[in-house]
Amino acid sequence: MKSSSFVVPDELDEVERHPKAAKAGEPVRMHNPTCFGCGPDSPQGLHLVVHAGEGFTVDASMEVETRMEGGPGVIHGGILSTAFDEVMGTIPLLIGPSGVTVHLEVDYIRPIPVGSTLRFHGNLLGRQRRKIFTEAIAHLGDPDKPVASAHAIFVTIDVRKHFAEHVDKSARAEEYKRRMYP
Ligand SMILES: CCCCC/C=C\C/C=C\C/C=C\C/C=C\CCCC(=O)SCCNC(=O)CCNC(=O)[C@H](O)C(C)(C)COP(=O)(O)OP(=O)(O)OC[C@H]1O[C@@H](n2cnc3c(N)ncnc32)[C@H](O)[C@@H]1OP(=O)(O)O
Repeated sequence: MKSSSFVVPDELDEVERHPKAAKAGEPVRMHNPTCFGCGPDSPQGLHLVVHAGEGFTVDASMEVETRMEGGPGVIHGGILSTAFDEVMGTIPLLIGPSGVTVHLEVDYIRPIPVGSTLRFHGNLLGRQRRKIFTEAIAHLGDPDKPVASAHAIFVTIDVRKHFAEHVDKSARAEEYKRRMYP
């Protein structure tokens, strides 16, 4: 079994912003309307909207709702890691094809209260072949006082091949089969 701790390699490839990537201030294109992280049609999802920033950065915010509670009055750690996954998962789209998460780690710094607005800022650390290294912080208004931080590695995929085996279990199976495997 593969396992990894997060280390950005010294030898990195050059990266350029993809010509079709969202411009600074624009939302990064949604990848699947029923995605738990960002899909507007996911009934219980987080409905995150991630905006591209300057350079290779992204930003998002999330209202910490009562349904997200873990410990009394504070956010569940797994919900926070899901949000980080989604936010950092849009970074590969700034430079090229989609990537899937192969490694995600979260540092929980302060309890995050229900009722707060959590702001995320993500940043590309580098790409090496198919691996894309990212980081992000979450804060409650002051980016210099993060309440959590995260690091993740995404690996670029051939979307058609990667999802072929399981696409028929999607909530939008018929649509995806038509669009992806005509
Ligand atoms: C037209 C309609 C389109 C619809 C599109 C829909 C979706 C689009 C997809 C992406 C979404 C876009 C935005 C995302 C937004 C939110 C993010 C949520 C993302 C997720 O929530 S996604 C779910 C969880 N995710 C998985 O379900 C992945 C399971 N996994 C695998 O499916 C395989 O693992 C795979 C295919 C990734 C690789 O497999 P493979 O056989 O192709 O390649 P291989 O194993 O050689 O790895 C290649 C290089 O990655 C290195 N590597 C691998 N694993 C590593 C690890 N753990 N740590 C460090 N390095 C690692 C190797 O060391 C090698 O590195 P090197 O190049 O240096 O040799």
